[in-house]
Amino acid sequence: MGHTSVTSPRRISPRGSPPHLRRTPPKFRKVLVLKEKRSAEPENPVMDELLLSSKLKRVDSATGCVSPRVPAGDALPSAVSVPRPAQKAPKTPYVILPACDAFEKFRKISRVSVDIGGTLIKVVYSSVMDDELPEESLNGHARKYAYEDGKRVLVNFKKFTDLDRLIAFLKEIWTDRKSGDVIHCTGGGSYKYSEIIMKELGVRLQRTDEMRSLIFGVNFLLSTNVDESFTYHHDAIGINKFQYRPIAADLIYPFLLVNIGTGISILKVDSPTSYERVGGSSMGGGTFMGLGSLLTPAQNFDELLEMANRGDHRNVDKLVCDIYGGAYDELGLKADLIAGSMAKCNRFGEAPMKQTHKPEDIAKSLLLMVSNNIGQMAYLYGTRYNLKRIYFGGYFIRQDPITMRTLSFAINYWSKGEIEALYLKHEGYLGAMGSFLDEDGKLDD
Ligand SMILES: Nc1ncnc2c1ncn2[C@@H]1O[C@H](COP(=O)(O)OP(=O)(O)OP(=O)(O)O)[C@@H](O)[C@H]1O
Ligand SMILES: CC(C)(CO)[C@@H](O)C(=O)NCCC(=O)O
Repeated sequence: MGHTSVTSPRRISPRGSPPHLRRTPPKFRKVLVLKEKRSAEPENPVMDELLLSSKLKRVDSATGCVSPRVPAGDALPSAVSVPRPAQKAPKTPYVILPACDAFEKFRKISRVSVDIGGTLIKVVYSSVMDDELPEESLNGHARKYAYEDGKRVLVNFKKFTDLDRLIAFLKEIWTDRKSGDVIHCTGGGSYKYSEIIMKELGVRLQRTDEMRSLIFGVNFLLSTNVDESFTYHHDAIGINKFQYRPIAADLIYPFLLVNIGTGISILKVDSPTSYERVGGSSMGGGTFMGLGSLLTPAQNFDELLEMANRGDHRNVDKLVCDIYGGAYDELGLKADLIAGSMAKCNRFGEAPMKQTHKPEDIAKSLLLMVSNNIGQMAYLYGTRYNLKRIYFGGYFIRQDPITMRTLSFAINYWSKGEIEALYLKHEGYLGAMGSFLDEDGKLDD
């Protein structure tokens, strides 16, 4: 942001400053501290926390969002995110599938789906929960989730960073697999690693195209999981920052899906079966991690993200005021707008290593640079196709406040409030979820 001239934007954030310039309010710091402590855990604590949270506030909007959602005639009934796992329920995130014909088969046969991407492997698999979770805990959902025998079918979500661990995990949980069974698979690794997967697990592989998987996944989650999508409001307090945006099944389409993985895919989605990958960019999550590991001592994504949350980008970015001495009013560019990302890091003409910058400031600048760029690109594609809602998916987002704030700000700023930025609870699992559901994938054996 900062290189396109837009005069008098109508709806920016309340005080009109770019999101990265206001200091984190004290209340919010508590959340970050909580996150810092948890980031040492092996699982994905930030996402799991949200997935399992029951406290997000749901709001209705004038743009056609309803609460609770009314399912369309032929839509699958609602799945429900469970706030707190009951006894014997898994510790990892899951949703319970409604007890209906479409899912009945998963009571008897396990289904496993993997999305093997350029950085992460995401797994979605079914399991049956034996214990009696009280129906009251599924309040507000007028569906049955238990079969006559009291059992419920769960869909579980888990991510891996390496293939050997994935295979070991699948051998452990998928004990009833037989040679005729199939593993559902998507992502680049469904080609690259197909032989090793089939050999190690002794099953056939059914491949679903990556884009088709994303669309199937987002369609299923939006149309059946009432509390799937939400907006982010940085200036609100505490849990009010996150607001559910359930949407009626007949109003879901069209929308833009911006999937931020290692790289970025941008899809214009007109219906579950009519979509087009209209754009892409190599400046995505892989760029943040790659440059972050070159420029900071962070050892993994969580550390880098946590560093970014502590940093002050103004020490490394050149702002408009660094160049103009104040705002550039003629163009409506505020004094504190980033004019050049990392432009203060230039050491040409100076003694080697004279100027040093804090890694957290660099991490913050990097996160803003990548997120601002994605936000502006998303806005441009949204405008080009006249779309009013942009859903952001992919594991890069991690429901991180800086990332979501920057994306939302960019969309709101450039579209003058006309386009809405939306996030998804199962952001990183769209592809795995879609391939889990696909009955028509191509068989490899
Ligand atoms: N724990 C983590 N480890 C590694 N990367 C993470 C982690 N958490 C978030 N990320 C971010 O998620 C990105 C990967 O996202 P995702 O899993 O959606 O994409 P992918 O499927 O691996 O890539 P692609 O779709 O481009 O093939 C990483 O590049 C990184 O920015
Ligand atoms: C190559 C894929 C589709 C693999 O998931 C993804 O990383 C991506 O969309 N990269 C961006 C490629 C582009 O510039 O269009």
